[in-house]
Parts: sequence; C-alpha cells; structure tokens
Amino acid sequence: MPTPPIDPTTTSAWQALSEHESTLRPDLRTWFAEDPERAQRLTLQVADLTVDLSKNLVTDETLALLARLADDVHLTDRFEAMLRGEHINVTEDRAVLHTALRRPADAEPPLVVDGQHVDDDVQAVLGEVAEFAEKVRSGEWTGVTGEAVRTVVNIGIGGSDLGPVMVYEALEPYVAPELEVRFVSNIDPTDLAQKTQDLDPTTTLFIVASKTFTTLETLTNARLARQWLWDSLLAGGHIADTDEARRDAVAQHFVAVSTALDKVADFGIDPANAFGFWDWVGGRYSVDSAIGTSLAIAIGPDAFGELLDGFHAVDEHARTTPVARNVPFLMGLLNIWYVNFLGAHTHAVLPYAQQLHRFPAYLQQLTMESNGKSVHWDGTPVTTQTGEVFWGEPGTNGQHAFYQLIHQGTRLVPADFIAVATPAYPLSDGGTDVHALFLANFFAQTKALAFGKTADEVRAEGTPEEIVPARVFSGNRPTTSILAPALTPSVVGQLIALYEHITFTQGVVWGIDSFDQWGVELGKKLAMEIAPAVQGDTAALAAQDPSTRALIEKYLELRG
Ligand SMILES: O=P(O)(O)OC[C@H]1O[C@](O)(CO)[C@@H](O)[C@@H]1O
Repeated sequence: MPTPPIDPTTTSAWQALSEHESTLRPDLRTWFAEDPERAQRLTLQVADLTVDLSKNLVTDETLALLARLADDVHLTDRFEAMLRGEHINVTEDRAVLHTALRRPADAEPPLVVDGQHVDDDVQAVLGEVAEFAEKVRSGEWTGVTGEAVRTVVNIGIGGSDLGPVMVYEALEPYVAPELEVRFVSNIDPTDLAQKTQDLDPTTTLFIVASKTFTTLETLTNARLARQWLWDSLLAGGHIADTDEARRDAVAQHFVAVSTALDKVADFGIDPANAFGFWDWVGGRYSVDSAIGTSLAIAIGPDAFGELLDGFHAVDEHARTTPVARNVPFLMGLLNIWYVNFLGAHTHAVLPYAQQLHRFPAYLQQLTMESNGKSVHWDGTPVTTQTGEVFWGEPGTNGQHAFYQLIHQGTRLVPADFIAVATPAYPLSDGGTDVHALFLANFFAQTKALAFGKTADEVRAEGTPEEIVPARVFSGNRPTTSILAPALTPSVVGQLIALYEHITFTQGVVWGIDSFDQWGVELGKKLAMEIAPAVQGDTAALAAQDPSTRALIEKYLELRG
C-alpha cells in the first residue's frame, strides 16, 4: 500500500504560512535597506551554480515556515524513498530512478531495486552508447556506400525530443565540427520534409527514440524517414531494388532507443542496434538515459559523462543539504509560496544565454506534465492549486516583448533569471565587451523588478504629472538569479537536475504523483478514433459531436 498523501492544507505549517501571509507587507526596498546581510545570507551555492534568492518576497520567517512545511509533508523522506527505488509513481506502480542514471560507476552501496542490479544495467547501456558514439564519430560506422555519418536525425517527441534538442543547442560549441544533429518531432509532415530535404542519405543516420515505441508521431515519422531513405538511396543508384538491400539500408542507417526492444525489432531495426532503458525512467526525465544517444554522438562520450556528473552533483546536494540551505527544495517551496499563498498562476524562466533558448520549452514538459494534476496520488481530490504554467524566452528578446507585463501588469509573475559568466562567443563591439553589455541587462532587470521606481522618482525626472502613474514601477516583483561560470556540459546537467528536484518538491507538497501523465491519453485516443472521419469515412464523421463534425467537414471542403 502506498503511503497516503498528506493534505498540505491540514498541516500546522500551512496554517502558519496563511497567517503569516495575511500580515506580511512585502517591501524589498526596506528589507534590503534594513538588512545589509540579506543578499549574502540568501545567496546559496549548488555545485557551480550561484543562486541568489534574496529578491524573493520572503523574510527569514517565511523561509523557516516553508522549511517547516517541507518537514510536515516529509519532503526529505520522500526524496530518499525515490533514490532508494520505492514505487513513488503510485498510479503506474513504478520506481522513479532517473537519479540512478547518473550515479558514478563505483557508487556504494550498489542499488538493487525489485531484483534489478540497477547500477550494472545503467553502466552496461552507457558503455554500449559510448562505444556506438565513438564508432560514429570516428567514421568506423558507415552507411551503405561506406561513407561516414555526417548528419544524425533524432526522431522522437516529448521527453524523447525536448531534452536532447535543448542540450544539443546548449552545448553547440562542444559538437564535433563534422557532425550535425537534427530533431524531428512533429507529425506535421512538414517537420520531416524540411529536416531531410537537403540531406545526403548516404551520410545520414536516424535514431528512433521512443520509450514505448508506440507513439503515433514517432512511428509515423520513422516510417516516413525509412521511405525517404529507400527512395533517395534508390534514386541515387546506391542500393539495388530488392528487399535485402532495403533491409541492409535500415540496418546501417537506423538505430533505436527504447524500453520496448521487441517493438524495435518489429519495426525492422536490428535489436543489436538498439539501446535500452527502463520503465522507471519517465520520458521527461530521460535525457540522461540512452535517449541522449544523439548527444553522446554529437559532443562525445566524455562530455556526455560530464553532463551526467553535473546532474549527480545536484542530486548529492539535494540529498545531503538541510532544507534551509537546499537550493532545489527552497526553490520548489518558494514556488509553493507564490502559487498557493500569493496567487501566482505562472512562472517565467528567462535564460540570458542564447544557447539555452530551448530551456523554457524543455521545462514546460518537465514541470507541467509532472505537476498538472487535480488528484492526490491516492485519487482523492487536491485541496489547493497545483502546477503553475511555466514559460519563457531568452533575454534580452523577452525584454522587448512581454516584460512590460512582468514589470507593470496586475499579475504576479515570479521569474528565474539564468546567466553564465563566460560566453562561448566573446565578441567585442568597437572595444565594448558585448557579453558584459548583455549581462548588464540581466542585472538591471532583476533590480528594476525588485525595487521599482516611485512616483517621486518619476517626478524628479521632470515627468508631467498626468503621465507619472504610467511611469511608476511598483517593484516587489520576485526573481531568483542563477549565475554559472560557463555553459559546460556539467552546468547544463546541473540546471536540469535543479529543476527536476524543484518539480519534485512541489509535487510532494501537493501530494500528487509527479511521474504519471494520464492527462495526455484522452486526446491521443480520440485522435485515433477521429482519423477515419478526417480521411472521409462518413460513418465515423456522423459519429462526431456537431462542432467537431462541422470543423472536419470544413477541413475536407478546404482540402478539396
Ligand atoms: O518516448 P515515447 O514513449 O515515444 O513518448 C513520448 C512522450 O509522450 C508522452 O508519453 C506524452 O504523450 C511523454 O510523457 C513522453 O515523453
């Protein structure tokens, strides 16, 4: 029987936080003025990440109460239960062991879960992925004409796409110059068509990445890619028009990553060219499993190992640091404060690093597929708001788009600002260090959000009285600043693990199962039921509700 969830609203800490909130008057100007140590005290270190929490709308008392809430819901016990491999994914009766994917090879004591020697299995697959990646990188792995691979196309969606593409973009300076990885995810045929239209089939390797190997989008794209490969190899005269030649082409140009190796074989990919993982790795937690094979090829197995080490450093911090100094736990608890006590509906993540431009999209799946739930893990309804909407764009682009609302809108939008000190491309504009100019914006934005600008300050600039209100900045808009030395593989791993554990913390407080995703099922099922109607089956069309039927009819009319 799973441990029953604790309704957080019934804890004494929750009551105390409610009372505290009703009397708290956030005032960052005064708090900083009266407490010269605030910035230093509330700036914490996790691995290479310096995390400044001081511009959040909290006092020491708020943080102490949030830590008490963590105690009341047994946050650290549950984290340890996850690391041990207890079945904390209750609705799927599964362990949740993404942290095992980055344990060092010599970790002690060995992790054995449900009879499985987890460390041995993880290391075995890592070894296979590394060996394969080296073969591709060295040119030992060739296509049907004996040419080395130049382009890897990862076909996957959700966790089998977002993590790899995000990390690939983040670590672009580490990618071997002679290699390129492209990512096909959408079942919109445009995606595959655009990503293959200029490719040479003789130097292209497809990786079909799917945990379940049943996902409609991925399997459809994999079949389209296989057809493209056959057609273009035939058109170029590279293979004979025989089944055997087609089979050989697939063997040399397709590999797979999946937990379902039997289904990989059914597709026609040799299981010898498939890399496995396990049902205790959630899709959105899988970039550090064999799902990262495209990355291991692109950046090399050593850099991939550094990425894993970065994850592990944050796992260790989370495991060993008391809640009061535990960065992911505190950031998760701050999110609880904003969502459940201050009424925030969304959370912005704003990387001041162009290479992290896919990080917000990656976090959307991680956070929202994990914590967008309305029932506790035992099926009882939640009694609080859960899962806020995560969103964002890199700075400074966002500054010229939506920051207006964050600065002066009526909604509270807590925001995480992420920057790195050393740019990959240190350019200078007539003697001005452009990255320094870029980061001046990073520092300025959090300052403006925290301290604002009063009416008197606006007037002192000679502003006509009637425009003064429009030019006032209230301040007290909460931000967390995260600063890393550089965007190394380790730092990227650290950032991902940080947000994994923030997400975990929120899920534990809310008493929900952050590791299932039943909410994606209904739409998938209906799409399969509706597909015949969209292809002209009149009975299927007649079975639809009036709105859906009319829309399909309009679509059919437009398609002509
Ligand atoms: O890796 P798979 O099994 O193809 O699934 C892809 C994605 O689909 C989902 O199941 C949601 O539909 C995600 O959780 C997952 O990351």
